[in-house]
Amino acid sequence: MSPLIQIRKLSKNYSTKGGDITAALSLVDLDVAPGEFVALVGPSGCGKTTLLKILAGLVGEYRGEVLLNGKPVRKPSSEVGFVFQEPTLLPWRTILENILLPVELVNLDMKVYRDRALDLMAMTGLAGFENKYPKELSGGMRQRAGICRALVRDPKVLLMDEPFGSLDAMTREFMNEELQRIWLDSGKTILFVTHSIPEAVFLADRVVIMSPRPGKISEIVPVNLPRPRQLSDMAHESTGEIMSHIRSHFSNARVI
Ligand SMILES: Nc1ncnc2c1ncn2[C@@H]1O[C@H](COP(=O)(O)OP(=O)(O)OP(=O)(O)O)[C@@H](O)[C@H]1O
Repeated sequence: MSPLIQIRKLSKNYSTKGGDITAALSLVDLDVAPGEFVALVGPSGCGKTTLLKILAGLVGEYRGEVLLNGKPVRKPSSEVGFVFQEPTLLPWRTILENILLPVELVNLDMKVYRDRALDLMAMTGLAGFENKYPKELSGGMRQRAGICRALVRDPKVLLMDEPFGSLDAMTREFMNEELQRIWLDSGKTILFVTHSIPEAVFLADRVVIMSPRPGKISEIVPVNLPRPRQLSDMAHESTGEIMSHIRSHFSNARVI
């Protein structure tokens, strides 16, 4: 199967106000297959967010090649949905109205997308909360609403930048199971940034390990564990070996 995402020799420099140059990404090569779940891990500043922003078309200026379905990515498109660390829901809009925001902004047929939004809410366990406001939901539910909003225009690719970083440990584990289920049900291609090695190993088909200054890929580790995975699988010896191998890349870094 040909890759959905092809990244070739991708480099991105930022220049600071003082005139310094930061090499956020240097010569990154990565192919992602349709329907694959890829996790990106690495210490702060290794370019994970920059890579997602380029794929989302939010950073148009870079060197190298970034192709989605064979076409260069230079600006945002409906093929890509983005889930941020905080769900950034508008407090004065109901959950359903928040999920429909990307549809409203480009004047698509509300009737069609309203049904789709309701299906997504059912899939993510939010049925019955359509007319609630963000403050009436738990953190995990708000994050699920953020996922629905990212999926409402039916993108092929879902980019997730530390989406569960602000949740408590138990809710986070629950959301990992939920996301696996949503991914298995929806068949989306997911790129998922995390600082948690267990989270990366639980979710991903492959874990991309990145290192900073300049930001590059140090290793890509396949996770050949059967699906659907259970949290109890994390205690298996084979899972522990994969996590130890990934952890051996980091010393004194903010990766847990
Ligand atoms: N808009 C910008 N202007 C200047 N420098 C930037 C900009 N965005 C990112 N950088 C720099 O580029 C490098 C990579 O940043 P990026 O946010 O992609 O890393 P990251 O791996 O996602 O970090 P974190 O894990 O802390 O979120 C860092 O050194 C950062 O300071």
